[in-house]
Amino acid sequence: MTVPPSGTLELLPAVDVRDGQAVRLVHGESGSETSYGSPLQAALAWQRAGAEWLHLVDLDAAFGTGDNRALVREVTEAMDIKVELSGGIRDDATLAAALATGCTRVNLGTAALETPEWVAKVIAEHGDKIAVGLDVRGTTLRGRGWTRDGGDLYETLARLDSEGCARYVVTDIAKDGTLQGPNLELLRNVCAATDKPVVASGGVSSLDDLRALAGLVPAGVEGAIVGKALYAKAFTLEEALEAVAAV
Ligand SMILES: O=C(O)c1ccccc1N[C@@H]1O[C@H](COP(=O)(O)O)[C@@H](O)[C@H]1O
Repeated sequence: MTVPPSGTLELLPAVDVRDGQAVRLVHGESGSETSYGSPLQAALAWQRAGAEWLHLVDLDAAFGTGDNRALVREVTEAMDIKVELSGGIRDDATLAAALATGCTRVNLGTAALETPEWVAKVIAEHGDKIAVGLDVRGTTLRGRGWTRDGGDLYETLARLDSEGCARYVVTDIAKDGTLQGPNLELLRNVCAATDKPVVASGGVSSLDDLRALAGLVPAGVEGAIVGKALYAKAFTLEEALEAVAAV
């Protein structure tokens, strides 16, 4: 049974790892990286600032340009907080390695588009340790580092719902890394199409954006991933946590 949405919007500061560095991309495009140094130091800084979650992405694994598995494991093991791990988790071996880090849950992207039978199987096996990332341009899903179309958002959502998927991480690629504000309409539409919790990703630029997302908690938005705005120091994580607690 789905728990009714209530309470405070969860904030998930993001650490995306490319070639051993914490980076932010624009629209998820390879080559658009701005580097922010050590992923471990970034993660520890968000933890010290009061984060309850870390959203940790192995971008090389997502793009198919290698992986940062040892580093991602080191970061996850160093955290006392919950970790949502994603990037390149596409088969039994990569899922087992991800879960063995002790992360709280994993986020599957490409696999949900390309190997739906496997995803249905692991949802059945692992329940709410599995979330699915719905990374969209318009209403078209994108996989393989957001370079390939992967079907219709709402058809895929209906299929995953019928298979018991516990949670969705919804990213508007057009907004990601742009500091242009989240796509609230997309989030409202996804929440209307599923009774499962939704984690919003992409575009957060200000405390007002976070307050707007907190206003969608009754609709089903459970959390928000915050990346560029924190690294660009648009606000601090402490300010963000305070802002959403007050809504
Ligand atoms: O987070 C990003 O900026 C990003 C950019 C380009 C591709 C993927 C990105 N992130 C996350 O990676 C996983 C998907 O990985 P996979 O398809 O399962 O290998 C998903 O969480 C994306 O949101």
